[in-house]
Amino acid sequence: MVHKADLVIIGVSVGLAVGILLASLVFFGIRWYRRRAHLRKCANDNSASTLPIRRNGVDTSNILSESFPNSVTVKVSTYPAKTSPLSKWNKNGKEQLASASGLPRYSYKDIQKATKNFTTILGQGSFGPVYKATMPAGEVVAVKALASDSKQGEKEFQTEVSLLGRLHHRNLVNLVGYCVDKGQRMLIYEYMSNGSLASFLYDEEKPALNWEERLQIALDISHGIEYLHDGAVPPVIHRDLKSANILLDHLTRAKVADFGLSKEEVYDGRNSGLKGTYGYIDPVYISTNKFTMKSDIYSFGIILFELITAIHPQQNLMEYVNLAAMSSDGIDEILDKELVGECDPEEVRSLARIAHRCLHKTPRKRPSIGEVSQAITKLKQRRLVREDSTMSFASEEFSGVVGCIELQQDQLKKMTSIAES
Ligand SMILES: Nc1ncnc2c1ncn2[C@@H]1O[C@H](COP(=O)(O)OP(=O)(O)OP(=O)(O)O)[C@@H](O)[C@H]1O
Repeated sequence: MVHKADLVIIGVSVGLAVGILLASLVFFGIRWYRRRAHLRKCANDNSASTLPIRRNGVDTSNILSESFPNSVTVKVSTYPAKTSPLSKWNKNGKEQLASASGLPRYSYKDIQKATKNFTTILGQGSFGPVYKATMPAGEVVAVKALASDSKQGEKEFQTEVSLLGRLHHRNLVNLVGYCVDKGQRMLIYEYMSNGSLASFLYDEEKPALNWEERLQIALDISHGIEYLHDGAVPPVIHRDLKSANILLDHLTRAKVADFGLSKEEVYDGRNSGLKGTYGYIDPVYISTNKFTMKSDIYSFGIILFELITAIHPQQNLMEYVNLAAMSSDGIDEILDKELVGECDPEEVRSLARIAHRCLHKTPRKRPSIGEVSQAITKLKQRRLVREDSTMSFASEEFSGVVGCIELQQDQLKKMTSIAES
């Protein structure tokens, strides 16, 4: 005979279980819904591919037609031409310096103040030191002070600034101002609070990037390069793509830095006279001295392998990659240890296949950056679809369990009423 008290306890427990299950169902339902929304957004991203609308005509708001007749016609879709927040500074009383590029030009004194007399150093590159600067309106920027022994004259510098000032994309570290004053030349960029991709991959004190973040970073970089190669008119070849030139914002979204800068002489570690960085340089460029878009694709392939393995190209990355290529699952052996067991090996192999194509020894057999972007997007979408179906399966299972519990509750109610009568 079932006691009334026991029935109450059973009823309460079952009620609690149902409550927990319903809460879980709501939680998973929300996650599932968000995934679907994200998937849809991804598909839209892909179709837009963040490429700007190309215009062959002259955008009068943006183009310096006297100095560059028919030359630069970069049009922006994701970064519509708008007043730079920095230009407010100029308007608000500071000396308004005429700028041929349309970018705000600052005096040496302005920058000196914003960098606390050049004490806020972020790092040192081959061009010179980079400082963090806080502008009066509160905007934080990065100031790249170009070495003063550069052979580049002021006019050439202005030309470079004019060209760079027209390249705007959400996956490029955009130029927001400059300074030519007192023999100094400085470029002012948007500030990237998470520093370089290289620091995330190689500095012990930085947290490891997970697989999802790495895939997103690969896609962001490809979109940045796609803008330079296919969106900018005339196209821009980066010439120095490397993980140190990929900067991450506060959400670890990636932007390509240092594009369009004419480096006068770069010491690449072994081949002086070549432009670029040892480990990332296309071997075909070394033998022919001809730098093409496909040389950028080669460097991008190296970055993809850095994302997979966290092995630096100057630490024999390619030797490991070539060894791994000898077996179909060889890449698993050189996967970054932070990712082992944390990602789908099939996805890693797919990304490695894309990277291998970028490194093809015949440049014309390497994919275009558009093809690379598409391949990475597909890889990301397949992953979302898989997760999506796992979620649907989980929610179906939950519905089944809830159904069973409801049935049991009904039976319990019946038993209780029998016991009471
Ligand atoms: N916009 C920025 N926001 C934040 N940090 C930056 C920015 N630009 C550069 N840095 C940091 O400043 C340092 C030097 O950068 P820079 O681009 O001058 O050199 P590099 O890319 O490391 O080397 P190289 O000049 O040889 O290509 C790097 O540590 C980089 O992370």
